[in-house]
Amino acid sequence: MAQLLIYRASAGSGKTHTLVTRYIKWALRYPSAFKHILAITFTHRATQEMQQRIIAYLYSLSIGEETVLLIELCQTGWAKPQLQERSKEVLSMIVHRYGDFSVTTIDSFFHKIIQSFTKELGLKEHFSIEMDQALALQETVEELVASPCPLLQKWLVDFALAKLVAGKTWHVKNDIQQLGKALFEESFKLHEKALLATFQQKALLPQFIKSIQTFLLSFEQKMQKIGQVALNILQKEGLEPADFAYGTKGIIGYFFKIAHTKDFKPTKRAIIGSAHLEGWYNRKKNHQSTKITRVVTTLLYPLLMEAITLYEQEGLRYRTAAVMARFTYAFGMIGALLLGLEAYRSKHNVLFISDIAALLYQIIQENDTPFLYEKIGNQFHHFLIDEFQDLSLFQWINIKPLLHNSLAQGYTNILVGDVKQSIYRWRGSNWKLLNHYVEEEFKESSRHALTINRRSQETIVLFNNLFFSTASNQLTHYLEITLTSAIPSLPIAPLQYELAQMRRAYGDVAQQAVMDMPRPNRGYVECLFLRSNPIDQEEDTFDWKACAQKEVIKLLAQMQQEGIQAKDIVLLVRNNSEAALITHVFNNPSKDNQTSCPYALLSDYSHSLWSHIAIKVLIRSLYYLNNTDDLINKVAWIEAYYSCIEKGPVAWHHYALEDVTAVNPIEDLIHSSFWAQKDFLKNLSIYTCVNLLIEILFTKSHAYSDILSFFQSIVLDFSYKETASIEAFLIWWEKRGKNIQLPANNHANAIRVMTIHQAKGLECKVVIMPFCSWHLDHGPQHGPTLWSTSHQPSPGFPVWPLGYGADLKETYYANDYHLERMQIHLDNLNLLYVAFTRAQERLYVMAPFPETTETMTTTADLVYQSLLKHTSHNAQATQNLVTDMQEIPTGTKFCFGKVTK
Ligand SMILES: Nc1ncnc2c1ncn2[C@@H]1O[C@H](COP(=O)(O)OP(=O)(O)OP(=O)(O)O)[C@@H](O)[C@H]1O
Repeated sequence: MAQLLIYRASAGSGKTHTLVTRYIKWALRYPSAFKHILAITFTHRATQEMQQRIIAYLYSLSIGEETVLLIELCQTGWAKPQLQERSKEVLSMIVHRYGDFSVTTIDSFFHKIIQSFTKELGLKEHFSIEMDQALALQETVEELVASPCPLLQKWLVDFALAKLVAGKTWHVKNDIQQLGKALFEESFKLHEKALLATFQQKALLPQFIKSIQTFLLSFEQKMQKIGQVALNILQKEGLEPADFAYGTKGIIGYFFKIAHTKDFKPTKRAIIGSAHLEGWYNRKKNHQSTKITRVVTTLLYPLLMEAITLYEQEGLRYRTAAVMARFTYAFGMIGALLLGLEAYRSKHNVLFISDIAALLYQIIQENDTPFLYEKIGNQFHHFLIDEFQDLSLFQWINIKPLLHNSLAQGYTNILVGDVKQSIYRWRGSNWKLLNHYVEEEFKESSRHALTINRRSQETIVLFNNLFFSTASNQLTHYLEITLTSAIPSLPIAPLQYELAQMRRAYGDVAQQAVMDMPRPNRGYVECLFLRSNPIDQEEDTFDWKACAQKEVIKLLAQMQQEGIQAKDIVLLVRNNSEAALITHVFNNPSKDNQTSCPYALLSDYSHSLWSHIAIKVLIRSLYYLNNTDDLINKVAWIEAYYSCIEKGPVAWHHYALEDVTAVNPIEDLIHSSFWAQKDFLKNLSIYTCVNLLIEILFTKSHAYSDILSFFQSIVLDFSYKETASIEAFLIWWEKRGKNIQLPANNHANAIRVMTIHQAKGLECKVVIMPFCSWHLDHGPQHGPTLWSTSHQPSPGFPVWPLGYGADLKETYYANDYHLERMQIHLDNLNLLYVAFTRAQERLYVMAPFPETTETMTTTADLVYQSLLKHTSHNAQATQNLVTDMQEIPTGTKFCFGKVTK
């Protein structure tokens, strides 16, 4: 019976495993069944991981290895020899018809659709996909800055001035480029069409800006005038601020403020003064008290009431206009960029990579497109989607009809994901799809749980259960209490709904651990909060990251003594600059023995694809086919071929280089089938050519199947996006392909440094997070652009861009601010979740000791406050978790479980 199975389960519970085993079961039905299964992931890394798992499972079945899967399949009626035979057949079909092995990223899948239906979708012929959006943006910005258009020049000058006024550096090109990145995001693309129409009416924005400025100026003048009149009265009457309660800090101070600044918000004392006249007067005896009473009651009090009333009536509108005005010039630039990128697309006949999903979405919205889905539906029967929480709204709308179609034909589909691992919101991921929308859309779907964590040892599972249920409560509570400071007219219900969804997201966090581990092997977690050591504290500020670097080295020295292998250790960091910081310690060992690292380090992407010998053979062969006269290439080709395939040296190149016409031994050196098919090969598309080359050159050698299939996937990706000729591929290879890095080699015995994003989906015995402290909110300079539809300031502007910041709190855009604030806090909790759940046996976390427990600003605050709730200075057991809190010279350490040696 047709079914949509949804597995919403926590980390390490076997979601990918479930998809892979389901894939294998379907693929084994008949040898080419795999062609009808589409498995979708979100990153190339995840694609490779899944491809490798499928191939590894098939391989172990083909050699009859007694795995859980083999036993399970035998229980469903398979005989072992039959299973071995079939898995061999499937494996061989996959290798030889790699293009049909559809385990792909969602972006590649959409490319393929666009490429295959160019005509039907009304796209121009021979277009290509521009992957390097940053380069296109840079070119567009250059053109914009050089444009003589007066309106553009005005936007530029105003934009630069606005930056200067805000006290920011004046790098216009960089700033515009930064701004322009938003144009590739889905949150913008949702409104792109409407905005293009707005920008095409050239006078609309300048007129609107003028109206905002007129309003701002008129309000400011009215308020400043009240302030000035009050100050003039004081002067005329010979009174000083000190004659009134609290002097310049009292009500009189408010008049100073509104007369001289643009902060018109009534102060607390001004509000008290508006309700009680006593709030004006000094308690001390004053010989002018009669005069003061007269001035207050007849002159100043009415002025204060006028200012407060005006602010109550127009303040909200004023604050809103002020935040809008801050973005008007940027909005003008966005309009210019939008038109510039449009021109770039048509000049180069390209689509940007980020256009693909949006374009399909648009086509689906506007047209009845059954032809598209019928064709795809004929090819694919089953759809498997991994990491469903990473799906964006456009992607969802595009993929939904395929699922409906497949279900209608009686096929089963599977979606797996974990809302808590949603860390790609900045790329458009919408965790709410998995949280609730998918089940609302597919009423016939059935939800399945995977409750056992099969990755991590017991202590780690229990620690994460305890920590994340506490941390998610702490965080949502903190967000809730900080909501109360919002403006009274703020409709709070949508925000509370959002908080409820956040709580729901972590509602399923608790997992069971596998209990079959022998007692000592139950895992260990240590969180160290670093404090400056008063003995050697010479500097004013404590460099906790330097301290963490030293702690990491000490820890690694201990691990080496315990015999832990380097390949079993991962150093997890938040971003590339932290990766550089930790890598620096390895590359620059200190003279001080205490800080030199005992292990080798493998930066996650330290090997280029090009450095692999099998790739050299293929690329050199392609160069040869493209230009048979290139002598240097010939020599390099033969050398690579011999060292990779013939496994021996070849001593011919000297004379071949010097006198190529004398003898041409090349035909004797490379496999004869190559020569038989040389002319045929030359005329093939790049993808078919590479496949055939692999068949010809690597028949004897299976050792490279991983790297070859990785290369095939790259060529396949290229051929979806670009002209598929050998020459075009080689040009691309020189420019970009050469720099592609190989995924981390798990077999190399070296420690890996990875960002949390890179580590998603992976696992490792020991995980160390040296710098577990980053902001839970956006940094002051790094807030995103919010495309708000919640307040339409004027007809013609369906959406208005805003810079995220606390100044939105008291405007019509307060909800946009709070929603984004909640989301970014959740994103950061999710990042912690992904990081903490990668460890199989041990997890080490280092962070600075929080200065206060009053606020919750960083992940270090969150971790510390959550741990404090459950731990005391004496070792104790909380929910089967042995916990201990110790003061050590470098800081405070929380330990869970015991290290087993
Ligand atoms: N049924 C099972 N029997 C034995 N081992 C399993 C089973 N399911 C999963 N595993 C193992 O547990 C580990 C985690 O599995 P998997 O990667 O599929 O989990 P996941 O839910 O996809 O994790 P994450 O959400 O963190 O990416 C892997 O090492 C996998 O081989």
